[in-house]
Amino acid sequence: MIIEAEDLRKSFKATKAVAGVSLAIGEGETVGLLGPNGAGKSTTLNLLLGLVTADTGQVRILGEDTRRLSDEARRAIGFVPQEYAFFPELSGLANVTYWARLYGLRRRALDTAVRDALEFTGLWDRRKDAAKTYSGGMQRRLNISCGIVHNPKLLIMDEPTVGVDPQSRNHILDSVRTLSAGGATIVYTSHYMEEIQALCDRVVIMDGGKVVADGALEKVIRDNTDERVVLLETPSPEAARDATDQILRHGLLAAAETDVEGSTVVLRLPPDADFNDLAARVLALGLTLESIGERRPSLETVFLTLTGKKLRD
Ligand SMILES: Nc1ncnc2c1ncn2[C@@H]1O[C@H](COP(=O)(O)OP(=O)(O)OP(=O)(O)O)[C@@H](O)[C@H]1O
Repeated sequence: MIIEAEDLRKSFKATKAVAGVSLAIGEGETVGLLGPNGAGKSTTLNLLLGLVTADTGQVRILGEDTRRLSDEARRAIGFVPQEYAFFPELSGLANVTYWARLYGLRRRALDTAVRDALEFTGLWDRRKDAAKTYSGGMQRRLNISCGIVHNPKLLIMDEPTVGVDPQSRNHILDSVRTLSAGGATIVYTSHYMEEIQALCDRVVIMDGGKVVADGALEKVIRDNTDERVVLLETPSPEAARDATDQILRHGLLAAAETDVEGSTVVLRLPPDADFNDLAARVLALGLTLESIGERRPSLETVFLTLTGKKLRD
């Protein structure tokens, strides 16, 4: 296991920021940590990294107690915090070099790593400019360069795409994919559900300081939503309206359970309905259909079901 956390708890005065979190993360996993504002995500990351001391509970990272990590373990961990971790007055090059030195890199290895980290985030051409002159997206990318310059085995990223332009965002997402494909273990928090869905093979949902769902993305979605939507593709909007009329007339579903989106009929199945049975009855109506299928519920629906909140308030 790369990370093993057992029953972590942390309160700030009366606020129970983290109220009993256990996590086991294996090598090469890309884990998305999701939760509404104040769910305890950042505090959990800080506890994992030993940056905040737990009231109770234990964390082992790379097999070592996170409060007493060896230099070797420290060098295998990268952290991209929510706040900027660079000096605005210094150039991108000087900032990344500073972090590379902290991680113990020297001479040729240092020069190569700094160049790689700046090229990786597309900042090499601007390396000599002060960080404060960078756009918001470039500053986020510089933060990432600082966190990955030592090629960590474990990378923890706390909302690395907050407030960036779409181009930088795509660049950041591609970087994370490349790191993941290279074998790094990644823990990634984000408010953007699509990012988690696009990047992560596992999702951990937190609410009120607790883990409310944890597992493979598909399984978490399947287990935590009873929303089931059937889509009937028809040749035209008229055909879709006609199909809906027929479904209602034969009493297969109630009006509130149907919708038309262009030439698609959207059917929301009641909890006790059987997909195959409904499909058979729809087909028996002899409608002109191009296809019939089930729409996968989104992580957004799961999140809403579990926490009663939208991710972006
Ligand atoms: N240093 C601190 N002092 C006092 N309260 C804190 C501190 N750090 C966090 N908290 C509180 O603990 C709770 C959890 O905060 P945390 O930052 O871990 O949540 P989060 O899920 O990361 O939220 P966000 O998505 O807004 O970053 C919040 O109520 C927060 O106000």
